[in-house]
Amino acid sequence: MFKNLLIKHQVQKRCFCKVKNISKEDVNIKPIGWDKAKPFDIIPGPKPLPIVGNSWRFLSNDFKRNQDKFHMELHETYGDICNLRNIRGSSMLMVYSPEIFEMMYRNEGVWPIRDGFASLNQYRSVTRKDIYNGMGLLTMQGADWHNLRSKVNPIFMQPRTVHLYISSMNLVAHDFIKRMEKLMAKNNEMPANFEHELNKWALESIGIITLDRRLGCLEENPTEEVHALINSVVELLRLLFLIDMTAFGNISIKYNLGLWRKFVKYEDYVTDVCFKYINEAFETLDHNKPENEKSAFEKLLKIDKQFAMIMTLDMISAGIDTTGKSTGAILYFLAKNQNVQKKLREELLEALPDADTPLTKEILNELPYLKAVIKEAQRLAPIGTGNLRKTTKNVVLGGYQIPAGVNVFMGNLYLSRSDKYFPKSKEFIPERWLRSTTGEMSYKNVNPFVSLPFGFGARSCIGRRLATLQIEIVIAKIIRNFQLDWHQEDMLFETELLYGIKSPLKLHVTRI
Ligand code: HEM
Repeated sequence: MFKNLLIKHQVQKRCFCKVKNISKEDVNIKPIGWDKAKPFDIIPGPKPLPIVGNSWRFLSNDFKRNQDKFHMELHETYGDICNLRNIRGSSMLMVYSPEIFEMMYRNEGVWPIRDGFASLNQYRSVTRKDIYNGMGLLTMQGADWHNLRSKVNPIFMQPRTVHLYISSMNLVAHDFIKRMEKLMAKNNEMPANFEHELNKWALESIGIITLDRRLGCLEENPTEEVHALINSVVELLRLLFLIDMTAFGNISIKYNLGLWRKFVKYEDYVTDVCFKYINEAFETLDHNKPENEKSAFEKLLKIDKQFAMIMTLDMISAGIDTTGKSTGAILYFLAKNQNVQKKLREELLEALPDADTPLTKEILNELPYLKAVIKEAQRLAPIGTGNLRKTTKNVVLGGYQIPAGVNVFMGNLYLSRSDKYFPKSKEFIPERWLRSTTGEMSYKNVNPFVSLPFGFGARSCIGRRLATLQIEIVIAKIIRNFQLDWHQEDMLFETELLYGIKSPLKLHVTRI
């Protein structure tokens, strides 16, 4: 049925797609305060180097390994708004104030633009146009994006529909506990590639949600395909960052150089494997299944077949390293902070007297500390170091005139690790998210625009509810079943598009 979608595109046209959803009227409107604001051109910022501009900064060691230093230097030198001129030919504003973040979001309009992903855009709109026709929530903009997003929201953003997947998530989390038991058999220590194991759990989980299919990732010997799919997704994120953030990225696409060819090779692999899984799911569809047992793919089919395939593929690829990395960071913080782990286990022992009890919506509602632990870990180690938006109209930010069409990076992680917004900000203190906490640490003092691990507003993460539920279930099961300890040096964190744990996650694990 869908085989025609899989025909490979022969010719690579070499051009860039421009986003065309900023209206001329919006460009001409002057918002309140515009005339009194300072002109865009005088926003301070470091001088760009010839050719590479300021792009090199995103490849620097500080950006990769020391986010606090990278942003602190820009913030302290240039203030709450800094203009990084010439990032692939355009300005990118780096913003360090929650009041400005809020202003930015309040002015993003009904079709917010999150620019970037030029490589993915090129791949979907040009290289493999015959398959994708530019489609996908990550790359689409304007009315086309809005049209699809509003059809998909009821499936993924409503708690009622997301809760339907709880029993599948329990099944996979249960298998992950068995997998950990096997892994700990030798010396009670998780292997150096435990992050890959977490990615396998994430893929198995998203596989059952999207396709109602077990992919066998947690079996003793999963197929080579599963490993290769995970590795391709991880590698693609790294390449996407390199291509999208550097001047070399443009050249690489234009002249079909090694970097771009590698990107296309991995994208092709992910497309082939995911579409194979999706085609198999399509061929074995049970049309008599009740609505509440249908996979995400079956629900998406009602919208449009091609979109159902592409959205399912996006969910599979977006649901691996994101959820895996986040979960890895939470486990590390719990192993490092024994008092927190103990308190969480007490909550879990009460809610789950039997270790094998499946988590239900009702039980999860009784686990406020679990939720606080996850929020706290995502404050300190969100997978995105900040959120990106493009101004869709003229707006005044921080006293400056910002015209429509400017990229704005909001530095959430840097602010989340500042004592100005979170007392004892470098410490792992889940209590700050509990409604019962009073005084300095009360959640009432938290500025809601500082820590935004899933973004904000109409364009926020579509997988937020699914990912949160998956993480809650697996963390509850792990901590209910195992004592975690950390006998290694402190974890290193790194940014390669996604931010997250870098050192091997060699957790010391003991069965309870
Ligand atoms: C812990 C796991 C995850 C985190 C922390 C996360 C975080 C994010 C963030 C920060 C954004 C950008 C939001 C914005 O611009 O305001 C985003 C977008 C997105 N995420 Fe996630 N994500 C996670 C898991 C997932 C999963 C499991 C899926 C798929 C099921 C997914 C699919 C997407 C998609 C499709 C978008 C683009 C939405 C749009 O532009 O309309 N994410 N995610």
